[in-house]
Amino acid sequence: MQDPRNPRPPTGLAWRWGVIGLAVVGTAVAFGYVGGWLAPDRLSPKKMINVLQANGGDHPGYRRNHAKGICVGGRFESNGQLAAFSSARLFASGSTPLVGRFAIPGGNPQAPDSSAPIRSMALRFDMADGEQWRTGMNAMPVFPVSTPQDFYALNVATAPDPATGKPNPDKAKAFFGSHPETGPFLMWISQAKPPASYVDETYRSLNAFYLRDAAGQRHAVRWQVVPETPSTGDGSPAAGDTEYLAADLQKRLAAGPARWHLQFVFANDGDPIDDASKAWPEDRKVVDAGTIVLDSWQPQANGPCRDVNYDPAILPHGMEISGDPIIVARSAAYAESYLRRTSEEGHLPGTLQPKGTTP
Ligand code: HEM
Repeated sequence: MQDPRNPRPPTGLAWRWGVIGLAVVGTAVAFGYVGGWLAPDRLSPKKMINVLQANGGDHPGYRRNHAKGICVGGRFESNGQLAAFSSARLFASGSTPLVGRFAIPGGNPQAPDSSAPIRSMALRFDMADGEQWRTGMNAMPVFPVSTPQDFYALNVATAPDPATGKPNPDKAKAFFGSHPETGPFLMWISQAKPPASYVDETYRSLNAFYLRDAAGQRHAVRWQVVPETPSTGDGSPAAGDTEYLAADLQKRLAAGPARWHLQFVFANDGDPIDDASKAWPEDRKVVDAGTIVLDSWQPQANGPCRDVNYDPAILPHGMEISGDPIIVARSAAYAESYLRRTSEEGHLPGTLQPKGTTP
């Protein structure tokens, strides 16, 4: 009989403690994995944004890439021609309002307009039923690299050298030398002569996506936004002018709306769908979906585009992401950038504060 003054633990208690211990350790390991502590070399959205922020400098409240920009407003007038390939309501005939943003790449919102030969256009289409399509496009034919890891490595390799404030040419050369997929981008950039205007540019999705038609059929596409009025003149800005892009846009919109055609380029079998560093041959089928009409602008400091995250994975029914790993990495990185900049705008504790303010 058991001595009542010295009770033995009930059978199985050790086993139960073991299960609890395992659950605690398992949870800690899961946190460690998700938080990246177990794999410090793994690329996380934070790590990606840290390198962009290190290269562009600390500019509280601004995007960590494409920091210098301007908001625009307007509409998309669909001609109905894409409706056979996508069930998205946006592509039925009719007009849909949009909130847009033009920008130049880089993390410094005070950079001169000539600091990058690339301009960008971002659009958010707001459909009557509450669905949205968000897209960010660059005026260039291909992306330099195929993977988020290589985009990170490119940013590390081209980081400004503290001694000169410019990228170290040897490191940049070593990166490009060991990444042959950057060839088409380097070829383009060596000859790029960007116009001194956002209005004269052709903007491209670069990443491929799928359209899904009403019968459930998938179509791999990239899209491009092509100006209705071809550019005139050589487009060079006046010597010493560093703010010509916004000034030109304001002047052009004061004279009337600016128009682009939203064109979808269809892949042939065998075209690379998941690699934005590879162009498709020129002869691919193109469907003109309608006209982007921009008729107003607002400063980004308080305009409607300020707090928009142009996340490329936000798509209406009838459009889907492809397997291109850059699309989901963009989604995660834009969220991290958005969280930082909106937290700074809200002066939340622990965030970077604009100069001259107290947390
Ligand atoms: C892994 C690759 C990429 C990374 C990490 C990256 C990162 C970023 C970040 C952090 C922003 C600022 C987001 C915000 O705060 O709202 C941004 C903006 C932008 N990116 Fe990317 N990007 C990548 C690839 C691309 C590609 C392939 C394109 C293709 C066209 C692109 C086009 C744009 C555009 C247009 C904007 C400006 C959006 C706006 O005006 O708000 N990016 N990018």
